[in-house]
This record gives sequence, structure tokens and C-alpha cells, in this order.
Amino acid sequence: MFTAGNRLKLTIFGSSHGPYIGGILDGLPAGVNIDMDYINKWLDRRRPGINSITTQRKESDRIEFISGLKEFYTDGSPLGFIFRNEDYINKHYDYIRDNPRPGHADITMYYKYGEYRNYEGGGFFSGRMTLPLVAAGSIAMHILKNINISIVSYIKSAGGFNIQNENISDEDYSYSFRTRMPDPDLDDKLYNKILEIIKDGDSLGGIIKTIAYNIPPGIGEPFFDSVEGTIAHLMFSIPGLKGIEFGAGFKLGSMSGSQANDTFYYDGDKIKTRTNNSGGILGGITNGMPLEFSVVMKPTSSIRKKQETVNLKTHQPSEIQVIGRHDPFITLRAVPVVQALTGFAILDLIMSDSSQKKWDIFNRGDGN
Ligand SMILES: Cc1cc2nc3c(=O)[nH]c(=O)nc-3n(C[C@H](O)[C@H](O)[C@H](O)COP(=O)(O)O)c2cc1C
Ligand SMILES: C=C(O[C@@H]1CC(C(=O)O)=C[C@@H](OP(=O)(O)O)[C@H]1O)C(=O)O
Repeated sequence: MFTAGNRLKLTIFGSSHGPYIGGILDGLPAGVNIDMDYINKWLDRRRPGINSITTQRKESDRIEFISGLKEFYTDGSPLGFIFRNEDYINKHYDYIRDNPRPGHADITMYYKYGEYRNYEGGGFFSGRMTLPLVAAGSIAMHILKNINISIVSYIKSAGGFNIQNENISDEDYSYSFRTRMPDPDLDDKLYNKILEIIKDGDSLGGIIKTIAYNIPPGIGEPFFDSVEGTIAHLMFSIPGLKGIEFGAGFKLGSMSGSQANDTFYYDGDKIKTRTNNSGGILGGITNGMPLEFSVVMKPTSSIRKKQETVNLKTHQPSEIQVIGRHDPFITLRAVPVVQALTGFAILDLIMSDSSQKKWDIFNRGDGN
């Protein structure tokens, strides 16, 4: 399905080489201020063609609201928005149609949709479908500021380089680095590594870390609508995202209980933990510590190196060297997507809270 969310629902539509891409965000009450500058800042961070280590496809990615908005305030009906696709080149996909790229969804769209498959630009499997995710997510992030929630994402590991400084609390900080690895020395090293990879006709994977601050304790539900389940469900809509871990994640598998347990203490009247191996979640519910998780992005599958494939018409072996414009390092472009989608997840969890706490989340000044 193309719809996600519980009380806050997002439907996305369109495809990479169709005329439009867009979304419908349903569930916001009337009177929520929609800040265009804030949304545009996040759309620009996701936009293709922003430097020499991203795809050279050039899109303006300006949002056009088509419903639900009156003079920058929601009117309580579904918020509909579209983006025009401006720079697509179908001929790059002529060969790919019958010679599927290893690692992309060309083969699975052939199995599922056959002759009706929307293959140009990866169709609706394209990374471009993350555009409405960022639009909706940035709206959610802006609302979350009413209760001082801020969300930080950055590249923690890629190309053999790993960030040591884990104390990043500014949601804009990683965007002052070309690679979004927030360390001046590692940023240079990773940038040069990506340039080498491009020369080589290859690509690179990476890991994105996310930390959400000031999360109130008690949101999330036991079992199926846990914080982990909600976040993972949304994150796996990001094309190329292949894994997620919360807190210490897979490292817990080599720890003892006494190492893994986050012990409690009082900080004034707040209960905190000395460590945060649980990533701020216990029993699927937030415990008031920062919400922390990491995701892994695979290396881009569309590479210029020659690779083995098959011809779907002749049923013979064939070869492919992908031409066209591709991201050598999708991790960089996925940073604002992960960050904004985290905002969507947290807002939906708060709006869906079964304990019916009266969150002053929308700050509409009418006592709601
Ligand atoms: C922002 C973004 C940009 C992407 N750019 C490309 C690209 O230029 N070329 C490519 O082959 N894959 C790109 N991808 C990844 C593919 O869309 C993805 O690998 C493909 O849809 C198959 O899905 P899967 O990898 O999740 O199985 C991008 C992903 C994201 C999130
Ligand atoms: C355009 C975007 O990313 C695209 C994601 C993508 C893919 O296969 O995922 C393939 C490329 O599209 P094309 O072959 O049309 O140039 C990227 O440029 C975008 O993110 O806005």
C-alpha cells in the first residue's frame, strides 16, 4: 500500500518520470500553522543535484498545496501537495527495461506488474518517492517544536570512516558538511573517497544515526504499535534502507545484563538512566531518554561497472553498465529523509497515544 500512519495518515503517489509526485496528509486538525520556509529548507536538503557527489538530475522540488490549506493554516481537511518532475530522461531506461539492473527493483516490478511495469527512472520504486516523505515529515517536525522535540540525523559510518563524537544536538549541524558526516577531517576524507568511487564507476553504503530529544515518557503502545515497530515500518519505506537497530542494537548480543541494563537515577524530579543502551524505549514505550536508532543504507545499485544480468525477452545471459545520472552514495541523500520521517513517526505516536494524555501539541491557542 501507499498509505502509512495511524491517527496521522500519509498517502504518497506519482513516480520518478511521471508528471508529478505528491502526497496527502490526513489527520491534522484545523488551525495548524504550515511554515513554508521550514518545509523548503528540508526539501532543499533532500533535493538531487546539490553537489558533485549527488545525482546530477536537476529538480526545483517546490511544493504546491492543492487542498487543506487556507492562508498557511490547515483547514482540517486532508492536506494535498504535489511536486512537478522537471528533469527526466526516459532513454536512459530503454536498455534497462529488458535487462534488469542487479540490486534495483527492475526484476521484482517485472514479476509483479509484467508488461504494465512503470520502469523509467525506477518508476515508483525511485528514491524520488522520498520527496513527499520529507514534505510530510518536515510538517510534523515543525509541529513537534511546540513541545520542544528536536531530531538530529547524521552519517555515523561510511567508507571505512566512523564518527566518534556522539554529542550532536543541533538538527541543522550535519548539513554544514558536504557528506553529512559531521567531523571536518572525516568529511574531507569521505568526500575524496566518494570522488574516487565515482571515477571507479562504483558506489558506497553507509550508516545514519538519529537521536530525538525531549521525547515525553509514555508514548508508544505495547506489542504491535510499539515505538520500534512504528519507526521501523516507516523507515523501511525508504528505498535502499536495509536495516535498523535501536540503542545498542546488535551489540546487545555480546553484552551481559549488567553491561546492558540502563540504571536509573533522579535528576531533580525526572527519572533518567546512566546509559541509553535501550535507545529510550522499554516495552515499546518511550522512557523519557533520547530516542536513538541507526539505519543502514545499501550502496547504490546503478553503477557504471560492467555486471552480469539476463535479457527478459531473449531469456539469454546479458551484461549491463548503467548509464544515466545516479547517486554514488544514497546515504547522504537519505539523511533528511530519515530525520523528517522520524518526525512523522513521533507525531503519529503522540496523536495515537492510548492513555489519552492531553498533549498541547498543536499550540493553536484555542485550548485544544
Ligand atoms: C534519496 C534516494 C536516492 C536514490 N538514488 C538512487 C539512484 O540514483 N540510483 C539507484 O540506483 N538507486 C537510488 N536509490 C535507491 C533505489 O531507489 C533502491 O535501491 C531501489 O528502489 C530498490 O529498493 P531496495 O534497495 O530497497 O530493494 C535512492 C534511494 C534514495 C532514498
Ligand atoms: C531524482 C531523484 O533521484 C533519482 C533516484 C533514482 C532511483 O533509482 O532511485 C534514480 C535517479 O533518477 P534518474 O535516472 O531519473 O536521474 C535519481 O536521480 C530524486 O531523489 O529526486
